[in-house]
Amino acid sequence: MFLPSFDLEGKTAIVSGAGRGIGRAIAIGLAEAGANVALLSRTEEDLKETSSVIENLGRKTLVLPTDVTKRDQVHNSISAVSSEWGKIDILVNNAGMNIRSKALEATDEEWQTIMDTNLKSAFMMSQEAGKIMKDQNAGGKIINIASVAGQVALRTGVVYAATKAALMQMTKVLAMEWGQYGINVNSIGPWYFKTPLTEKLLADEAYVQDILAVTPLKRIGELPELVGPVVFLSSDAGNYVTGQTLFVDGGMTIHGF
Ligand SMILES: NC(=O)C1=CN([C@@H]2O[C@H](COP(=O)(O)OP(=O)(O)OC[C@H]3O[C@@H](n4cnc5c(N)ncnc54)[C@H](OP(=O)(O)O)[C@@H]3O)[C@@H](O)[C@H]2O)C=CC1
Ligand SMILES: C[C@H](O)[C@@H]1OC(=O)[C@H](O)[C@@H]1O
Repeated sequence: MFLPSFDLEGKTAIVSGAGRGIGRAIAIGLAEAGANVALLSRTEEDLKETSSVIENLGRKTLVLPTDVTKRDQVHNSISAVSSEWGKIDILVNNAGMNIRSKALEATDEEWQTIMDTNLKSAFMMSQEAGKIMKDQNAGGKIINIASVAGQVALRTGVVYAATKAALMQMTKVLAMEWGQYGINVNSIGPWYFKTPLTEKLLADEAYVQDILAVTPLKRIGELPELVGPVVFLSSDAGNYVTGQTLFVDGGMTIHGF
């Protein structure tokens, strides 16, 4: 037999930023593939909406309102998942934000907020979940949601870009250190997808034309097209992939001239 399993039946997953956008799509997609999913973000109402969709699929959820920039909240939420479900198989570090200031206008507060939300949170979540994956269930899968902005220069903010580049490098080092524990660490690098974070930008037709001009597939991605690669990296089918960033970008990062 040469086709490994993409099935996540019996797996437990944690998704940060699961209240809306890409995180909600990933959480639902992991549940559709069979996983039970713990949902983290700051807005409980959003998490409850995601939870009701997943529970209608017959999967379990844990609604865990959490500010992932705070170590104590990260520790408590990840401990709650381990206590309730006995293991953590999959962690998706998705929570993120952007303030699209030009470099000369970016403030120290903007730097700190973007760095804490996009990068520090992923490191803390990975530490807390990684300990459990190492000690309690002999391995796991960590998927960081980076961005093409960490690979090529975009007009969407230098601080954000720095966090995403750092996230991809953190992916490599954690993959090297934790491979011996059976923990795979990978990143996904999306180009634009329509979410609350980008809806204003994507409502501007001229901006969309600029996007399509550098996108070989000549269209904005659909969220299921981002969820598929996450399920692949979360499943046995991805068992020999680690330290990689998989760009889900319509070809944008290879667009030359
Ligand atoms: N949309 C796109 O085109 C692209 C997005 N990305 C990345 O994908 C990820 C998701 O983006 P997207 O879905 O568009 O963004 P959204 O703004 O739509 O959703 C972000 C999610 O993260 C949560 N979040 C934000 N800050 C925190 C925090 N401090 N603690 C816990 N949760 C938090 C939000 O919930 P709450 O505010 O309630 O806490 C929300 O659920 C981000 O990392 C982004 O950088 C990468 C490339 C392209
Ligand atoms: C592709 C980027 O990640 C995208 O650009 C933006 O302006 C948003 O912040 C998204 O993250």
